[in-house]
Amino acid sequence: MGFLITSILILGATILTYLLVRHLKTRKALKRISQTRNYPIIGHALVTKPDPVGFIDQVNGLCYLFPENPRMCVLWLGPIPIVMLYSPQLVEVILTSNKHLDKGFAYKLLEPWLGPGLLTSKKEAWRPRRKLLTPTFHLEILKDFVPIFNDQARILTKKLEKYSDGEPVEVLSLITLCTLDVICETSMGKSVNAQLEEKNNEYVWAVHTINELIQERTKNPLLWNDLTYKLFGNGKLHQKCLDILHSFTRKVIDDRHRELEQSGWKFEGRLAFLDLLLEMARNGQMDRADIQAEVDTFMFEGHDTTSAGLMWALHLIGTYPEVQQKIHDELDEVLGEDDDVTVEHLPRLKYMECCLKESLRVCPSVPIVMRELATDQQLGGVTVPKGVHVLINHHLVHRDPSQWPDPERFDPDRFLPENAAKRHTYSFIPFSAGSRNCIGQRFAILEEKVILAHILRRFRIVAVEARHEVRYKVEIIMRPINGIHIQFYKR
Ligand code: HEM
Repeated sequence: MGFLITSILILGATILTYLLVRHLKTRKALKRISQTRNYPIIGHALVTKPDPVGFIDQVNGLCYLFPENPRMCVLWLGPIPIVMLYSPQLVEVILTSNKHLDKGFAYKLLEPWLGPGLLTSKKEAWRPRRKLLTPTFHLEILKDFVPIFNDQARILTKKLEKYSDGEPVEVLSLITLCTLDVICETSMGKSVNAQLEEKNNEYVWAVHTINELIQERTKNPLLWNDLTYKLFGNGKLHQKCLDILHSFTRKVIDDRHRELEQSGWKFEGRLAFLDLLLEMARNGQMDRADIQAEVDTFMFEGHDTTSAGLMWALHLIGTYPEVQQKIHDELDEVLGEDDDVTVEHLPRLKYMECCLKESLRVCPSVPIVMRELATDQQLGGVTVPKGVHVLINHHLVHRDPSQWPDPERFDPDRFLPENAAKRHTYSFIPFSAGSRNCIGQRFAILEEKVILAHILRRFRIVAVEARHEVRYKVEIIMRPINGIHIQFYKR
C-alpha cells in the first residue's frame, strides 16, 4: 500500500514538474512579445475582468497599449498563453498557412453542440469534408435562393409596418427569426415559419444562451473539464440548451429524410444542402452523426452571423442620414417599381454593398477567431512555439490605422474599387481568409443585400442609440448588451 501511494506521489510530482518546466519554457519563449504584468501559472487571472463587456474592452484595449508594429501581444488565461495578432501582415502569415488549420481549445467547447462539423473539426477530417461541401455553395446554386430571400424579407417588412410610426423597435430578435427561416428553407429544404409564429422561439433562445455560456467557460480554464463544469459551472443550463438545439435540428433532418423516402428519393427542383448530405449518407460518404454535426453547424453559422450583420448595418445606416439617402437613391434607380430584388439587380446595388462591407469592418459579426500552431512559427521576429494558440482579432485588424485612416469613421466609400485596391488584402477579413475561410460568405452577402433592400426601399430608418452608447459583448458573435433599437418611418 505504502509503495503504491509513494509511486502515485512520485508520478504526480513528475507530471507537475514536467508541466511547470514546459510552462516556464513557453513563458521564456514569449517574453519578447508585448504583454502587461502577469505571473507564472496564474497569468493575468488577477486582473482579468469577469464580465463579458469588461473582458472584451480589456482585450481590445491592449491594442492601444501596444499600438506599434508588429501589432501583437500575449494574454495569459491562467497558465495558457494566447498570442493576439492585429496587423494584416501577421494575420496573413497564419491564414495562408496550410499547417495552422486547427482551431484550438475554445472550439473544443463548441463540440458538444456542433460536433465535429466543418467549423470545429480537425484538419484531417476537415479537408475532405470541405472539398465535399464547397460545391454546394456555388454561385449558380445560391442564385436559386434569391426568391426565398425575397419571400422572407417581405414577411419581415410586413411585420415592421406595424411600427412605422417611429416607435423604437428592438431589431435583432425580428431579424433573427427572418434569417432562421431563410437558412431552414434554403439549406434544409424545410420552412419552420419562425417569423409567422409570434411566440418566443426556443431554438433562438438556446443559441443565444449557449453562446453566453461558452464565452464564460472559455475564460475559465477550471471549467473546461466536463465534470467540474457540471459540478461547479452552468452545466445544467448548458445541457438544457443542447437538448433544445439538437431536438430542433434532429426533427429537421428526420422530417426531410422521411419526405425523401416517401418520394422514393426523387429530388424535385432545387436540391437543398440537407438533401445533398442525405444523398451522401446513402452513398456511404457520411453517417448520421456527420449529418447532425453539419446541420447544427450550418443552422447556427447560417443565421446568427447574418442577423448580427444586418442589425449592425441598420444601426450604422440609421446613424448617418447622408449615407442612407444615397442607398435610397440607388434603390429607386435600380429597382424602380419592381417588387422583387432579382439576381440581375444585385450586382447593380454597388453602394449598398459598400455600406454592408463598411458595417462588417466596423462591427464584424465574428470579431475573433483562433488557431493552434501546428509547428513553431516566426511571428514579428519571435519564434512562437508549436501548440500555442493564436487569436486573430478582426475588430482590431479592421482598425489598423496604416490601412484605415480615422478608423472609427463610418465611410462606405472606403470600399469603392479605387480605394480598396490600395489596401493590404488581409486588412478586411470579416469572413476570415485562406482555405479555412467562411464557406457561406457569398450566401451571406446576397441574403443581406436582399433583406436590406426590402427594408430600405420601404422605410427611412433612424438609430435610437448613438454609436458611443452601444456596449457590446463578444461571444462567438458580437452582440449589443441592451439590443439595438431602430425607428421606422414609411417612405
Ligand atoms: C455575415 C455573415 C457571416 C460572417 C461574418 C461569417 C464569418 C465567418 C468566419 C469569420 C469564419 C471563420 C471561423 C473560424 O476560423 O473559426 C466562418 C466560418 C464558417 N462559416 Fe461563416 N460567416 C457568415 C455567414 C455564414 C453563412 C450564411 C454560413 C452558412 C450558410 C456560414 C457557414 C460557415 C461555416 C460552415 C464555417 C466553417 C468553415 C470551415 O472551417 O471550413 N457562415 N464564418
